Amino acid sequence: MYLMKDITRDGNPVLRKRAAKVSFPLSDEDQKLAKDMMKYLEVSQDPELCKKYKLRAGVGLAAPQVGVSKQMAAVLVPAPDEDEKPLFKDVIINPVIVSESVQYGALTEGEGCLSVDKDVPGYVPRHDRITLRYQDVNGETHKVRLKHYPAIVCQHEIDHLHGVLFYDHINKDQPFEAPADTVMIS
Ligand SMILES: Cc1nc(NNC(=O)[C@H](CC2CCCC2)CN(O)CO)c(F)c(N2CCN3CCOC[C@@H]3C2)n1
Ligand code: NI
Repeated sequence: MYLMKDITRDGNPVLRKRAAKVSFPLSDEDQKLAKDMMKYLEVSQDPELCKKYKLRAGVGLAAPQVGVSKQMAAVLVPAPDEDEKPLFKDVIINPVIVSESVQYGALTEGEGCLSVDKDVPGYVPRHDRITLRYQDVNGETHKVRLKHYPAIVCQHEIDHLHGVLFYDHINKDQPFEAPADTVMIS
């Protein structure tokens, strides 16, 4: 079970590397990595356990953030109504964005990152809709169309696999400026 001490922080070179492709069948180590990353998200989204283990809540976690430079990220985007199934829940391996909307989307609250301790205010313009191809822990290939919140989260995680951090996208001069007709996501 990961704790905050296990999360790599900005400045650690692992966060600025392009992560390596994962081979199948998954090694025992990679299977455990996948399980532990999803476990972190589940625990962090439980108010009691989040407090108990002093975690920062998360809806995504990428392998480089636990010091492993591999193309793997856990994503757990809950539905607005918590007793509905999550909008997206899976461990995405060797993910590729195969197509993306011209239209941008951005979280109205801006973004944060478990690996970035400081707040960096500003909009992070991403693609509002993406088609994502990835392999799951069983090696099955999935091709999913995502929009708004889950699309934003997956792009944040895939960025980590390419050594990109959210604030790289924030407009330095006008942090709260977003391209015209950007979908603002709350
Ligand atoms: C949007 C949000 N970002 C949270 N944290 N940051 C993260 O997840 C980082 C990744 C996200 C930052 C912006 C896009 C992706 C982690 N990142 O660094 C991984 O690369 C949250 F915690 C959160 N939610 C809403 C849902 N809630 C359900 C109940 O439990 C609490 C939880 C809080 N929403
Ligand atoms: Ni992050």
